[in-house]
Amino acid sequence: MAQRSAAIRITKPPDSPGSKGKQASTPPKEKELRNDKSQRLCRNITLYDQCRTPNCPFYHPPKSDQLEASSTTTVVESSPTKVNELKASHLQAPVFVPKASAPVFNVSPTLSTPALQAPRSPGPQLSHVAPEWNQESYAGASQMQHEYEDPAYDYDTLAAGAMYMPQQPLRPPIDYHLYTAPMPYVSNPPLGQNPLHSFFIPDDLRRMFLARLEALKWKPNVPPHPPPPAELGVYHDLVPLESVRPTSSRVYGHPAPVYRAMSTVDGNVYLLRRIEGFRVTSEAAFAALDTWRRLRHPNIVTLREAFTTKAFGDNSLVLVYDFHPNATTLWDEHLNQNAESAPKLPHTARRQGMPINERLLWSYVTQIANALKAIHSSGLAARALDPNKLLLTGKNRVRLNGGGILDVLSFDPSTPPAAYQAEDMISFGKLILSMGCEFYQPGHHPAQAIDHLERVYSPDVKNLVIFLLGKPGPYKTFDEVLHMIGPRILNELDALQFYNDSLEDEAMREMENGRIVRVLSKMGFVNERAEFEYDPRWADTGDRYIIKLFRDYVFHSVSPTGAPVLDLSHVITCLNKLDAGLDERLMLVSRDERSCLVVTYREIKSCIEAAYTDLRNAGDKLPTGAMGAMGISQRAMGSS
Ligand SMILES: Nc1ncnc2c1ncn2[C@@H]1O[C@H](COP(=O)(O)OP(=O)(O)OP(=O)(O)O)[C@@H](O)[C@H]1O
Repeated sequence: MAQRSAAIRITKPPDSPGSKGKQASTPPKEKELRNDKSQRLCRNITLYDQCRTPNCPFYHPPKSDQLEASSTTTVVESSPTKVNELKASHLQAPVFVPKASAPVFNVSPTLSTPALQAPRSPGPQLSHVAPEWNQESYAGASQMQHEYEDPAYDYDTLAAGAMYMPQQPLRPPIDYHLYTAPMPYVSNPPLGQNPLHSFFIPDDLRRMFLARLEALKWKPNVPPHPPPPAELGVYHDLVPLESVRPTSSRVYGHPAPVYRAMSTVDGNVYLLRRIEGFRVTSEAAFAALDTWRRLRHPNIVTLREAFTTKAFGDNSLVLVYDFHPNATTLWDEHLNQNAESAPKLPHTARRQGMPINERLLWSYVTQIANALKAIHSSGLAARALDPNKLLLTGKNRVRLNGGGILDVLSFDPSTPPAAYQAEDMISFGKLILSMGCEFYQPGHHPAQAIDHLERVYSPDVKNLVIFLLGKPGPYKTFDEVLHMIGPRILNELDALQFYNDSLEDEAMREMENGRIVRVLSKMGFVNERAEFEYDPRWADTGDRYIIKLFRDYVFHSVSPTGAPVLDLSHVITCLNKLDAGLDERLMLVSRDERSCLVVTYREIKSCIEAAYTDLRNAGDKLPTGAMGAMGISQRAMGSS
């Protein structure tokens, strides 16, 4: 039943705006504001008609007559003779029976602009004319209307310096129809410009997220041999993460392959580390794992559980960790010069052998020190501070991997944790040497590598390494390490907070996009519906006819030469105004170009709500809902 939408053409438009000459007319006051070039300098109004930010030099407080002009009350007082002129048969247009009466005009050569600003009635009738709209989504927008009508916002009175005691504290109205501008403290695009890509998530973030999603679903082309068990306790869909079966782990001394698996308990994806051919001799070896399980830290890969199994055909110890999709290791990212020997995970983009600059080095040092402090404070020791066991996820985020494995594999109740913690300090010093000096091997004497550090990095790096590699003593504590790197921790804190600001900014933008998706979805449910309740014309008649014309107005406009107008700003502006239910009027033209309707966004919104509610009520009768199957509740769609 999909019909090709005809372009809207008004043969003699009563008040056609210049650029969108064939779309619709707007009240003259707003048109004047648009044409005022000086206002285009204001960033807030590139997408919107006028700036309502109080401190902005281009701030235009709504005038009382302007507010009146935007009222939909035209409907109530429009001349009955004019309404009577609308005859469906006469116009050869689809039958239109609006629930909320809207003024309807014949497009005739005599139609003049003032006719569009037909008489309007006072505010209170407004709620009568426009039925209730979705208050759940943007209750504040209706409040905005009240605030405009509140005498406290009579700007003319205020401007005249009249003595006025407001009943309630004066606060500027919030324009819910405005698309969120970038936060001023995050980005600073040139004034008057709002590039298209600024509406969407930045490419680098999008690529990172997509790579993670891909890594969650990735499967090897060639089935693994031998195949992993179909099920392992509550875990299923085991996928080995390394295409080459590891012989023996450099760190653990046993073959220790890793698998991605899904849990039937919570549907989450986990990482299973299997220690092949290992038999647990003492239950006490598991004691430390309980503490590891309780340790939650942003720089440590969380251990979930551990168990032994014979499902692989041998005695295996399996440790279950959080899965970080598309993670790589510090070794593969920076130190592995041999691309051939690196594990081949098709979904990871490795940078092999990239030198670590000082800023990044301190970022890693700070994060690792943070993890070590948490581990030592819990009475544990890392024991596996190796570049292979430091996962890199996201933007330079380090996580200590494989916590607790050596506590089981090399269980020795006679050695106190303090001894392992002292070893951690030395391993940390060697790790920094490895990161800063690619030729250093942990078994070698560090003198040459320290010389290299001194040449390449600031003296603080060398001092820290010397301290960590020094002999144990009463002053060699982890708190002293933190004291030494204190200023670098502050740098890291700064960077994190800036990053947080930019992510919040992105989240705000996505919130706006989410709003638009909801509105679009509701329109999509109604538009071009083949039939509803055995009525094949349902989508084209009654209130739905307005929705159809609005869809044409938003998406199917054409330029004076007949070319499609693909103006994203127009689309976003219209949909935001619709979502906010503004009283601004717009003119919708029928496809046969012989009639037009002047309606407000608020009325269109109520038409959409009414049609969507009809569909929803009918849908409720069905035993199962497709939306439920997709995990989308009707409440999420903004249904009240
Ligand atoms: N928790 C995790 N989440 C996501 N991916 C992980 C996780 N742990 C490891 N990986 C991935 O598995 C790969 C192999 O990890 P592993 O710790 O076995 O490194 P390795 O280089 O094989 O070390 P070893 O010499 O000890 O076997 C890593 O490169 C990483 O991409």
